[in-house]
Amino acid sequence: MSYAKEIDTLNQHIADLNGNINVSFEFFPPKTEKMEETLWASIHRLKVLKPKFVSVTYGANSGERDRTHNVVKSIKQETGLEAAPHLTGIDATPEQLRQIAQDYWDSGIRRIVALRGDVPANYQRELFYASDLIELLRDVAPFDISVAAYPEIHPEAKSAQADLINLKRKVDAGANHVITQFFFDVESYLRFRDRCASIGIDAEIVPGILPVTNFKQLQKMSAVTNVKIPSWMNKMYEGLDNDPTTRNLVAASIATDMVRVLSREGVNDFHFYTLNRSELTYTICHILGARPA
Ligand SMILES: NC(=O)C1=CN([C@@H]2O[C@H](COP(=O)(O)OP(=O)(O)OC[C@H]3O[C@@H](n4cnc5c(N)ncnc54)[C@H](O)[C@@H]3O)[C@@H](O)[C@H]2O)C=CC1
Ligand SMILES: Nc1nc(=O)c2c([nH]1)NC[C@@H]1CN(c3ccc(C(=O)N[C@@H](CCC(=O)O)C(=O)O)cc3)CN21
Repeated sequence: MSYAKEIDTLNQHIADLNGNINVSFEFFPPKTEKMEETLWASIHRLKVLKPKFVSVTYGANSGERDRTHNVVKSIKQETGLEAAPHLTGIDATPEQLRQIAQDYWDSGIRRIVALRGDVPANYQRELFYASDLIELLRDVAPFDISVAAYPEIHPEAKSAQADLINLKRKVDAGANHVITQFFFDVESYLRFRDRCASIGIDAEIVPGILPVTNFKQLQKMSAVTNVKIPSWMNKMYEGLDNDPTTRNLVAASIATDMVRVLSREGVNDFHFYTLNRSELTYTICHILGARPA
């Protein structure tokens, strides 16, 4: 097929889907008043796209956990959207985690993104893995549980196979929704999805899409997360360090190409790492056919 014909086919495929996709959006608790405004403007802008749920991240300390809870509560109250807190096994005892989970359940929260969490430097405690957390949550209440997966392998995993088995363990422990680490090499996602299917992971492997507006920060992130930045991407962001407008348009272009191909490969669910902004995510969802209800 010619490239021109391929592009036409990709776009027609999306048109034929008629907006029949599921999206979810990830936010983080704001640290300043200005960031708080940005967050809420984004939530209100994106809510009309009827996400299946939104999630709110959390860092490894109890102050942050309260912030996560407050944002989740406010989103539920102000928008009626399902809001899922991230919960990690870092810096809390199993007893504390049980209490937190019970409090979440009692306040009407039905979905949790269960993670081990990033391990802080000089962390002394024994690690409480995501699979341990899932077992604990299952014991508290019948939550819907989302977990993380790594198409390009988690940096601390002993091997690709060990990492895959860990994901299987998480699903077997009761996770029913899988979100991937962000990636830019679509082939690596597709291979990973095949490998998940081949070991009997039957949950949807939802791609995590990161529209890259801050390329410098991404370079740092990708070094610690083991995510490959294709060399063409370095070229794309060349000369844009002081040009946020063009960076935004480039970010939309890259992410749009990705979701077009993913859609053609049968992906109907997309999770967006919004970084509390709405513009890019809204545009990409629009191109995927999502429309205000
Ligand atoms: N916000 C999000 O959706 C995402 C967050 N992350 C972050 O990545 C970090 C890792 O969290 P998870 O993926 O939930 O961790 P996890 O517990 O599933 O795995 C963490 C690492 O430990 C290994 N591992 C798991 N169980 C083990 C065991 N029993 N013995 C030895 N090794 C074991 C895994 O292969 C992996 O390398 C978290 O900080 C999370 O916040 C990563 C991707 C997406
Ligand atoms: N290991 C790991 N830890 C995480 O917390 C994490 C993941 N992976 N993967 C999935 C999401 C993606 N996360 C991200 C991704 C990018 C930025 C980032 O570029 N932050 C910029 C701000 C950019 C902006 O505001 O536009 C920064 O300067 O921190 C932050 C968190 C958080 N999540």
